[in-house]
Amino acid sequence: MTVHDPISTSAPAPAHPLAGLGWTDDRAAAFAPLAEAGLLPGRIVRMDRGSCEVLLVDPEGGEPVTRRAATRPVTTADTADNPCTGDWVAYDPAARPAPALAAVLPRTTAIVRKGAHKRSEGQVLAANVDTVLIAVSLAAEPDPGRIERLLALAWESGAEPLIVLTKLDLVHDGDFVRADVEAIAPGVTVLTVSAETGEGMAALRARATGSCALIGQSGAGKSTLTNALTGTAAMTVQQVRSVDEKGRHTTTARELVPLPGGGAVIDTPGLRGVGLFGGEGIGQVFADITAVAADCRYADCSHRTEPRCAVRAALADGTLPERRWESYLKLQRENDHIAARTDARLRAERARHRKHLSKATRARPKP
Ligand SMILES: Nc1nc2c(ncn2[C@@H]2O[C@H](COP(=O)(O)OP(=O)(O)OP(=O)(O)O)[C@@H](O)[C@H]2O)c(=O)[nH]1
Ligand SMILES: [Zn+2]
Repeated sequence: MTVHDPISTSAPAPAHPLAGLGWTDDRAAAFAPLAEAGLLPGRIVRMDRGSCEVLLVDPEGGEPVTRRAATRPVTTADTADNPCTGDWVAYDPAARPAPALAAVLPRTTAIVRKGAHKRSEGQVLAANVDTVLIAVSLAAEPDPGRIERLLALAWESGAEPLIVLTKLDLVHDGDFVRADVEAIAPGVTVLTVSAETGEGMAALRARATGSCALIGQSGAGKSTLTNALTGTAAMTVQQVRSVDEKGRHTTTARELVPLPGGGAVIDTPGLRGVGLFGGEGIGQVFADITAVAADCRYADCSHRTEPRCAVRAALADGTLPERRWESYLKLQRENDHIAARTDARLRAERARHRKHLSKATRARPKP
């Protein structure tokens, strides 16, 4: 005899196995046509050269599994558009000679820095993150300019920044440093933690929900934090390298590790120099300066010689520290430079495209 349970018919559908990783109804809707083509949704957990690892659910059901996929079919000329850790993708199990990515879903957020080798291209560090955890070691004197730069990168991504001052067990003045950092990061939560003793970790866990990416200098303690948050030894920490010079490595690829209670952490390799790519974030880091400048007499005040300039007044009476103003100008200049280069590159590309088109039109046989 079949028993019809009236409750189960009206109950919401069971959560998708990838829901904890951020698979939303919007993403499912965007994916629907791809599903019809026999492709599987998944999230990139690791990038390698020419291929990546994708976390997906087997059509047979069960727990999510990791599968390797070739990235070539979705690789583009623009590095900022290339697949990256955290991307939601369409996995083609039937691709030949090996399973491959067939599409990358539109990103909700992306941490993009200026590519290496002075190229005017962006490089994506992580995609679809909700929170950017900026790891800064308390063991060294924090560098405000570097923190402001990382904050700009984080704001620019569209995700919410959170500053994590690490290695609290090594210092006595953690609270003082936190106050100093808070002063240069208006509107941003600053936490102090020790992965070693566990101090502050509960507060971090409470804030690090959804998908988080860890960014910061090499040695800031990102991998150690990832391990502490995920309760695994997924990431190799730096110490290992001194023990075994040969094979072991610190973070080289960007890796996404699911969190036990839902959500995920993406560890990124230590950032040496962080070139900004896009300037929206700068305005958010320096919201205090933008607010002061709004009081200048002239809307287009250059803050140099104009009468009744609120910025110069704030610099004169010390409410706006000289260091912060210089830091702001420096990032602005840098952004203007990269913007100009990007524009030049886009112009060149469009010109090439036009040339190509006109050639193609000329080559077409007359009817
Ligand atoms: N005392 C103490 N040491 C820590 C803490 N967190 C990390 N460390 C140490 O700091 C060093 C660097 O840590 P990692 O986690 O490898 O740093 P990382 O930011 O991931 O470095 P990269 O992978 O090179 O970018 C290691 O020797 C860790 O053991 C902490 O909370 N307290
Ligand atoms: Zn002014």
